[in-house]
Amino acid sequence: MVEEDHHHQQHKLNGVAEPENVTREDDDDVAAAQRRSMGVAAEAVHHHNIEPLTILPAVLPSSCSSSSTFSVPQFTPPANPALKPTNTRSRAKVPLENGYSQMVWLKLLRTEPDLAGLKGKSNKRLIPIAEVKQHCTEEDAWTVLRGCVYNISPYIRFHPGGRDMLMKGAGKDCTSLFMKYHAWVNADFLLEKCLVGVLDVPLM
Ligand code: HEM
Repeated sequence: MVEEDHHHQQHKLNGVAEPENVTREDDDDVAAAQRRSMGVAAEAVHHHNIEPLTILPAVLPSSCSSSSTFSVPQFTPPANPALKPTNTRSRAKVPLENGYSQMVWLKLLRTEPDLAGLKGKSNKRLIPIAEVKQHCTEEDAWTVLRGCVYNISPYIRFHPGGRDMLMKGAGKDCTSLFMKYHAWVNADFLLEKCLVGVLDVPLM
């Protein structure tokens, strides 16, 4: 009987109308579990002085039952094949050699003091594109990305798109290629320690 009162109290707290004439016998499993959880909740309110509102979200309203249906909006693919989404990954990533994972690269960023090969020079130096062009071999590869000049040689074996792809940007400005393949990649962070300078753009 006391338990019944607790149920009643809890229903009131939830703002849910108490179901009439419900007996334990004709309850289905969900309703029974619900009643048990409400009993626990109501007990907690009474015996442990718990704020009723803190437990309300965990209690199902009595209108919930196993037969409740939720309508999930269905995605209808575009009928016109020319309108196919273009952001699906069509190229497989190139397998990297052992020991050249992104994790290892992240560790190198923290531990290698001179990935850029600056040998004490400033990385704020203005660098003309003519100088960038001279650095186009795997052992000595520079690229320009959004106005920053990076030494990408140390990153070549770590590049998930493979060395050949990265080398397409060597000795030149790779911004448009970079944006074409993966505009979302955070190169500022990944190549932070490879910065050799800033592209000198002559004023017209
Ligand atoms: C210059 C600095 C670059 C950095 C820091 C860089 C970094 C990355 C990273 C982190 C990924 C993995 C992307 C992912 O998992 O979603 C990737 C993949 C790839 N990159 Fe680069 N990348 C650079 C330049 C380039 C260039 C110049 C090209 C093309 C000429 C290129 C072509 C690709 C391709 C084809 C993939 C694999 C496929 C894909 O993820 O869509 N990347 N690159």
